[in-house]
Amino acid sequence: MAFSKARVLVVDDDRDVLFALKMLLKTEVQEVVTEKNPENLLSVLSKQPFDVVFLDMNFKSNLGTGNEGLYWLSRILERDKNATVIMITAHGEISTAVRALKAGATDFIVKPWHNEKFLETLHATLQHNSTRKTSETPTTAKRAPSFADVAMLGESEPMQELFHKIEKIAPTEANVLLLGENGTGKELAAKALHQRSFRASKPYVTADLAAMSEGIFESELFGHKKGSFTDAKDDRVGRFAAASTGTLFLDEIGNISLPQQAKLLTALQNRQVIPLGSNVPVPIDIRLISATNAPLYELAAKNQFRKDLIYRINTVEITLPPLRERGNDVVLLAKHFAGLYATRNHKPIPEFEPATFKKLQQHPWPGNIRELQHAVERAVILAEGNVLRPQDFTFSAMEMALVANQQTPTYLDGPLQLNEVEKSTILRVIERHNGNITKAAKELGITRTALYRRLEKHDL
Ligand SMILES: Nc1ncnc2c1ncn2[C@@H]1O[C@H](COP(=O)(O)OP(=O)(O)OP(=O)(O)O)[C@@H](O)[C@H]1O
Repeated sequence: MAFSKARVLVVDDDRDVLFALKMLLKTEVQEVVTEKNPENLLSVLSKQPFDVVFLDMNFKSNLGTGNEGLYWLSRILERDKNATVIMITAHGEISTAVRALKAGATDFIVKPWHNEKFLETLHATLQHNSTRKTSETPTTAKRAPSFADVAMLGESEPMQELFHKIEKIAPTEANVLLLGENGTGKELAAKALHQRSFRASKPYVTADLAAMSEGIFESELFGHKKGSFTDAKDDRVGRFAAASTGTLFLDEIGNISLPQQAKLLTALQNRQVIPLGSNVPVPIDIRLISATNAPLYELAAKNQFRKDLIYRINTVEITLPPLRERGNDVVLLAKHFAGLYATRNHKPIPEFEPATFKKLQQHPWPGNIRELQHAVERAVILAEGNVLRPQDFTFSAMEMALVANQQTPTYLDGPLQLNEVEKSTILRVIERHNGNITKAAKELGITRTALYRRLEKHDL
C-alpha cells in the first residue's frame, strides 16, 4: 500500500497527542481521522475502512493498567479479525504492550516517540499489509509481533518457542548470545530484540566482526582521534559510542582473534572504551547482542575463545533452529518469498505444484532461510508459467554436494567429510565464476563475508 493512499485512525484521549499525530501524518497519508472518545470508536469504524488504527493503551478512566486499551483492541478485532492496530503506550509499560501484542495488536509505539521512528513503523506496517494481501500468504502466518520492519515468519513449534523467548527477553537489559547456523535469522532476531526493548527508540548499531581486520578492529569499535594513525584524518566515533543508550549487535563474534577478544572483554568489563590516540575513557551504556554460527564452546575448550568473554556476552542464549527442523515453515516461507519476489519483479503471484512443496521439504537447506530465499527468487524469475514446478528449483552447488554425500549437516558436528565437501564445492564454484567472489557467494547461497570466512577457514 502506498503511504499516500493510506487511511489512518488515531484514538487517544489526549488532545495534544491527537494534534501532534494529525500534524505529523496529514502530509504523509490520504486521511487522518482522530477520535478522543473510545466509546465512539466502533461507530467511526463502521463509517469507513481504515488501514491502520493507532490506539492508546490507557484512557484516563483507567489510568496505567492498559486494560481499557486491551478492551478496545478486542472490540476492534471482534469486528474485523484482520484489523491492523498499533498500540500507543507510555515508557515503562512494555509488559502491557506485550499483552496487547499477544491479544492481536500488530505493533506498539512508545510515548514520547521520535517522528521518524513513528513513520518508519507505519510504513513497515502498511508494507507488510500489502505483501500479505497480494501474496496470498496465509493470514495465519505468525511473526514476532513487535517486529515492525522485517517480518519474522514461523508457525512451527521451535519458532513459536523462539518468539516466546524474544518476547520475554527483549524488555530486559540482559546481554544475549544468538547461536545457529548460517541464514537461520540471527540478525533478524537481534533486530526484533532491540525493537521490543526499552531502547527501541535509541540507536541500533551493528558491527560485523568477521569483516574487521586486526588493523581496523579497535578504531571501528572504539573510535580514534585525528592523527592517531596515518589514515586518521578526523576524529571518529566508534560503534560502541555510536550505540550508546541503545543496542550494539556484534555479528560473527566467534571469528575474532584472542587479542581482539581481550580488547572486547576489557571494554565490556569496564563499561568504557578508550579511542585510539586518546587517553580519555568514554563511558558506554549499551545493551549487547552477539551472534555466531561457530561452535563457541568447542572453541573455548580448545582455548581459542575466552570463557570469561562467553560469560560476559551470554547472560541469555538463544539458538535459532535450522530450517529443516521447522516443519511446515518451509512451505510458509516459500509462499511468502514467492509473493515478495513476484511483486518485486512485476510478475503475477505464482502457485506451487504439490510436488514442489514436497521437494522443498525434503531438502536439508544448509544455508537455511537465506538459501530458500535465493532458490525461490531464482524460481520466480526463471519459471516459464505461473506455477512453480519442482524443476524450477535448482539447488545451490553446496546443497547438491551435501545431498550427494547424504550429509545432514549440523553446525555442531564437524566431521572431516563435511569440511572436505565444503572445501571442494567452494573451489569448484569459484572456478566456475572465474574467481568472482560475489557471483560464487550468490550461487553458494551465502554472503560474501561468509565466503571469505570459509576461504580463510580452509586456508584457500
Ligand atoms: N523467520 C524468518 N522469516 C522470514 N525471513 C527470514 C526469517 N529468518 C530469516 N529470514 C531472512 O533470511 C535471511 C537470512 O537471515 P539473517 O541474516 O538474519 O540470518 P543469520 O543467521 O544472521 O545469517 P548469517 O549467520 O549468515 O549471518 C534474511 O534475508 C532474513 O530476512
